[in-house]
Amino acid sequence: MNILDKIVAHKKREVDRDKRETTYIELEESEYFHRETYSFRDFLLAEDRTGIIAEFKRKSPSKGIINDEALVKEVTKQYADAGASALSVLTDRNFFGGRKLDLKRARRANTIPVLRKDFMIDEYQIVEAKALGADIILLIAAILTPAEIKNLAALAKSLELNVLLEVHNLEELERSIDTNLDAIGVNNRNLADFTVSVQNSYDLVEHIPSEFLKISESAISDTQTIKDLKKVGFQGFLIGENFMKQADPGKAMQEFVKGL
Ligand SMILES: O=P(O)(O)OC[C@@H](O)[C@@H](O)c1c[nH]c2ccccc12
Repeated sequence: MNILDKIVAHKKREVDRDKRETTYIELEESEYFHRETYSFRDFLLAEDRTGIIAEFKRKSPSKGIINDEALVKEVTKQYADAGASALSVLTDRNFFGGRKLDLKRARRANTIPVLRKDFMIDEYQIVEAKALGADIILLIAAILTPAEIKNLAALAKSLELNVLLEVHNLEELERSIDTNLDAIGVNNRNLADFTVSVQNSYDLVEHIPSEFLKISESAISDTQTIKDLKKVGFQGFLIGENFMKQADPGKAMQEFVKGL
């Protein structure tokens, strides 16, 4: 079993437990369930924003502990002030040290789109994402069939959530394209073996149909990379570790964007 298989196996058990603890009706009664979501597109393309989707990530299977002191409210507010187009908040606890409460806290403190970063395998998690205050959900092609992507994306759209599809190679991209997707993210990290290469974004960009927003994800650590990725058509840049590994991630982003 590779790490992705392990995460998915664990996630299935977690979702089964969550379904018993909190019913769909209770989720729909949440304070955020009926809120109007922000448009991912509007914020990504806004002239006064950077295109950066800034991530709050305490640890990861590939890096171990990245930052276990940073506070989600403070950091996400600083990210937003520094010009983030959206926030990405890990809600997976076991492998990434995230909490569902982190997402709620980020939502409460900010007025830009928030991505629920998790391994979505079940409709329940989509409804839960809306209840927690998310604007965007992530669907990872490597762990979903085309039929599952279609179904989860349609549900997300019906809840007015924006949908980001993550792919790692051309085969995943071609089999997963769906009209309910808003954005395609090319992950520069292979989640099965953790190898990273920004070249992956350059290789896949021309294959992304023009109606979708184009995002480059992971292993971005300098502003020149963003400038180069913009030239070939990328509009969004998902950055986690480069900020989170600093004692003050918000400050780190503030310094970083000076180079853009
Ligand atoms: O920390 P990085 O290398 O800047 O990467 C951020 C983000 O792309 C990465 O955390 C990520 C991309 N896809 C995921 C899927 C699940 C969990 C995490 C991820």
